[in-house]
Amino acid sequence: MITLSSSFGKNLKVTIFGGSHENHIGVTIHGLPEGIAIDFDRMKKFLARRAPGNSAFTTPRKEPDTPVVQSGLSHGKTTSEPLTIIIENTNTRSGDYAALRDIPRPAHADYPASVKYGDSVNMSGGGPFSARMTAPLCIAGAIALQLLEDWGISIGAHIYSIGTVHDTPFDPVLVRTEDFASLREKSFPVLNETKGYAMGDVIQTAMAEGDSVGGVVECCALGVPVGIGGPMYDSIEGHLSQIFFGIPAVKGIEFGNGFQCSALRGSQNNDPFFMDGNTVKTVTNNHGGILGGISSGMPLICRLAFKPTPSISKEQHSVSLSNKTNQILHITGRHDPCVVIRAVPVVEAAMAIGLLDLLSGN
Ligand SMILES: Cc1cc2nc3c(=O)[nH]c(=O)nc-3n(C[C@H](O)[C@H](O)[C@H](O)COP(=O)(O)O)c2cc1C
Ligand SMILES: C=C(O[C@@H]1CC(C(=O)O)=C[C@@H](OP(=O)(O)O)[C@H]1O)C(=O)O
Repeated sequence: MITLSSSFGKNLKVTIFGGSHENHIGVTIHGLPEGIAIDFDRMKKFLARRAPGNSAFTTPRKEPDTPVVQSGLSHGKTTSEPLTIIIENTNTRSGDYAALRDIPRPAHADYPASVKYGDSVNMSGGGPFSARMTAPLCIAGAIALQLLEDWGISIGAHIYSIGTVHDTPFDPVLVRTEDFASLREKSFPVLNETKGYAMGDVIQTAMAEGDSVGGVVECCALGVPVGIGGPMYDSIEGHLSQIFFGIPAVKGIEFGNGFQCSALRGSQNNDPFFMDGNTVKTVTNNHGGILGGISSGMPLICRLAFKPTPSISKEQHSVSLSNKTNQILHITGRHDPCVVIRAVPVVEAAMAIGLLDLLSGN
C-alpha cells in the first residue's frame, strides 16, 4: 500500500498525508516562522468544531481528533524544522467498505481512484479522498488563524444555505469581527436561528428518506491589507480556489456577488469609491474585496457550494467492476446527511492558510 500526500502553498507549504482508515492522518508545514508559540487549547477547540460524531446531523463515527506533535516544536515553540502533527484514527469500520471495492459509489472517488491506483491505495472510508483529511487541514488552519491575528486579520464563516433555505448573508460592507465570535460558539453556525431550524428540518426530511442534501458556506476575511495578490495567475481568487477545491465536495466558488454580477449593469455592479478619513473605501462591496486579483482593503467575501453527500442509504444504480455488469447498490455505514455543517471551520481553515501563504510572500 502506498500513502498518498498532497501539498498546497508557495511560501508556507502545507502537506497532508494518511487516509481515513489508516493508522493516522497528518500534516507537515514548511515555512512557519521560528519561535512561534502555538496555542493548542485553541487548536483543539477549532478541531472540535469539525470533528465527526458531535450531533444528530453528522456521521456517527466518533473521533477525539487529538493532535500529536511529531517534530518541529520545542518547549511549545516552533523550531527551524518543518512542523509535523498527526491524528490517530481510532474508530475505523473498514467492513462498511468491503463491497464498494467492486461496486463504486456514484459521486464518490471510488471508480476513478480504482482505475488510477488499483489496490495500491487503501480506499476504505474514502481513503485519502475522505473528508477525514480536512482534520489535518484544520490543524494547519488553526495555526494560520493564530498567525493572521498578528496581521490584524480575522476570518469567519457561516452556513449560507442548505437546500433552498438561506441564512441572512454577511453584510458585505458592515460585517464585523464580533459577528464571527458568536458563530464560532454555535454547533449549527447561522446568523438567523429561525432559518437554522428550517435548515435542520430539510436535513431531517432527507435523512428520513435515506437521502442527503447540499448547501453553501459563506466566508469572510477582515483586515486584509490593500495590495495582496496580483494579476492573472497571481490572483487571490486563483490562489484561494486551489485550496478551496481541495475540500471534498466543493463544486463551485463565488467571490463578491459572484454569478449575480452577470445580470447587472456596470452602473449597478461598480462599487463607488469614497474617502473615509485617509482611507479609500467603497460604498458597496459587490467586488468582495478583490479587484484585478488584488485585495482592495474591503471585506474579502466568498461562497463555496457543497454537493449533497454521495453516500446515501437509498438504493442506487452502479456497476460491478469485476463482472462488468450493472448492479444495484445499497450503502450502509456512517455518513453525514449534509456535509455543510462540519465544512464551516474547514472553509475558515482553507481561507486562513491561503491568505497566510500570500501574505508571507508579499
Ligand atoms: C465535512 C465533510 C464531510 C463529508 N462527509 C462525507 C460522508 O460522510 N460520506 C460521503 O460519502 N462523503 C462525505 N463527504 C464528501 C466526500 O468526501 C466527497 O464528495 C468525495 O471525496 C468525492 O470528492 P468530490 O465530491 O470533491 O468529487 C464529506 C465532505 C465534507 C467536506
Ligand atoms: C471520519 C470523518 O468523516 C468521514 C468522511 C467520509 C467521506 O467519505 O468523506 C466518510 C465517513 O467515513 P467512515 O465511513 O469511516 O465513518 C465519514 O465519517 C471525518 O470527517 O473525520
